[in-house]
Amino acid sequence: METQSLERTAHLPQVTEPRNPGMELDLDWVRAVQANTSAIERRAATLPGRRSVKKDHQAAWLLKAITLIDLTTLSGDDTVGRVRRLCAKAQQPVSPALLETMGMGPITTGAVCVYHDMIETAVEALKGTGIPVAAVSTGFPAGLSPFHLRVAEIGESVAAGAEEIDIVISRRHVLTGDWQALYDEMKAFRAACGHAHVKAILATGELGSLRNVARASLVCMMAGADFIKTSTGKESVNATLPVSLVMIRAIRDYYDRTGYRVGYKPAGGISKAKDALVYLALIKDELGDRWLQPDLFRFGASSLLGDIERQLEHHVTGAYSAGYRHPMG
Ligand SMILES: O=C[C@H](O)COP(=O)(O)O
Repeated sequence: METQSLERTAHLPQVTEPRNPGMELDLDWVRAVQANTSAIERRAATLPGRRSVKKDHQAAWLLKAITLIDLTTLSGDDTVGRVRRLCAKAQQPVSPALLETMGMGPITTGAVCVYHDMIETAVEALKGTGIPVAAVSTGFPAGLSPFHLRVAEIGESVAAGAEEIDIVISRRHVLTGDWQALYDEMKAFRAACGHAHVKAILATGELGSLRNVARASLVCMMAGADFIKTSTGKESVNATLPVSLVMIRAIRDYYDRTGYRVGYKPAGGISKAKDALVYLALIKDELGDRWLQPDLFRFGASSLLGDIERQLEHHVTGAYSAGYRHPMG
């Protein structure tokens, strides 16, 4: 077993990134942003075929992927019991025996992501583990409740102990090109978050075009987003590779101009280990290794961990276990 390669990817040192403070809304920059849809789609179509990590390297990348998961449950029938089980899973996402065989120490997921009502349960269950609780907010998933209530919801979630807040933007501001309104909204959400980090969910499946995705990404970063995130998981189209290329390149442009690194969170429908590997390779290619740390990259996923566990078990034992043996919550 290549312990060295496992260590290289799964135990890179934690670096503290200065928080993106945002900047004035630069409408000239926003309006200048274009997206060549056919070129982006062509490039995205080549990505799955380019994945070439095998065996020990693949196992190392899969372990890395686990550390980058916002382990999520966002269901109307969530219960205290389910959230507690999810938190236990976040602390021990892979069996210690499997990790030992691979020469690895303990790992955890990047965070646990829940609705507001479940924050206290999750905070209590994760006490002392260092795993942050992320809460979806601002009238998630549609974001159409009264503005003052959306802002107040953030404050309540931070007070309840959420260290990360996943807000949803008003899609109509993008669809009508009202960049000032989007900027003001995002800035208010960021201010309400205080010390908690804010992930801006664009709901890209509802934004109409890749150009809109690029512009909305930029405006949210200008307004101080710590992360930009594709989707709620509730739209009919969630994370895709073309959208990811556009958002990642917006992050790169923003970094080139301002020197601030903003994180990326693809979310919704990412449930297979092989898809996670494609995303990680894409980030490595387009943004570099620094973005493969939990402070700059997360998968928003409710079932990805189960498939990764199955692949790791297969890697170690040569046999696949049934999916039902890897429940999440
Ligand atoms: O942010 C996370 C998403 O809601 C999870 O979506 P998923 O259930 O399709 O993995």
